[in-house]
Amino acid sequence: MQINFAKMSGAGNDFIVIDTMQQPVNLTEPQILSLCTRRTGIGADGLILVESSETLDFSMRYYNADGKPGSMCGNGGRCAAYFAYTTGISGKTASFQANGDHYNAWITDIECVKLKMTVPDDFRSNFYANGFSCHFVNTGSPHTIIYTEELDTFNVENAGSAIRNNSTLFPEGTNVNFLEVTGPDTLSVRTFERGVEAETLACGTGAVAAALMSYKLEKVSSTSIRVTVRSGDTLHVDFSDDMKEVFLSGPAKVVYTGTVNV
Ligand SMILES: N[C@@H](CCC[C@H](N)C(=O)O)C(=O)O
Repeated sequence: MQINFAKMSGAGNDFIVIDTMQQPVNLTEPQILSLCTRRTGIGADGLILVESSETLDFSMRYYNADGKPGSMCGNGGRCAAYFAYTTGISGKTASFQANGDHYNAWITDIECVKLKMTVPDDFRSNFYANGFSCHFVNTGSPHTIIYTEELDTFNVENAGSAIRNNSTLFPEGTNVNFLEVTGPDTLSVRTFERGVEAETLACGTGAVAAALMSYKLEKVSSTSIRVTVRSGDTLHVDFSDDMKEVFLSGPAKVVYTGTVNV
């Protein structure tokens, strides 16, 4: 089977995006894993199917790099909206469905997308996991938060993998974010992603979790936070004081388009 795809990057979180409205696609878990594997496949943190929707512009189905269905991907949602805009599926404003939720996105500039997130839930603060003081929030995906003062040299792979696989505390697993507070409205974040099982260069729902938790814990004092991610890009998280309105903005681009044999 030949599949047309776009390789996209959302602040360094990279995705294979496939329009299933143009071509019928039925990929198995091993096929998605193989496509997402670096060096031997296209290589990506996840794969996104842009599917038809009866009521909205499109529906987004997200798979992690391990080939398994993922929870909400903030950068993936921003990339899907930019893909839909560049292919004419939607205009500068897009509405789509993902994981049973309704999302709105706006193309705010060339290769810049703002996404309205769902209302966060399941806030948990101050518990210990694998020797680390942790916090947790679900922003569409489950996120553990750990503060450090030495983010650049921190061993994200070791600590991230241990906490991600702590099945006593996280039966469904968790993404793990390591944060350094760099100012009253700025954070630096590195994320170990569930389903990639490695550090990625950015995580959208992770950046949102980092900003909201840091505001709740009074580690930042603004409701407009700039989050520097591992790629060096900046994600913006803006939210209302009650956290019922939450927006994630940042870069999203098509790196190349191609055809792959599966
Ligand atoms: N990179 C994503 C999060 C993707 C989902 C996640 N890995 C999971 O299923 O836990 C983002 O930008 O939010």
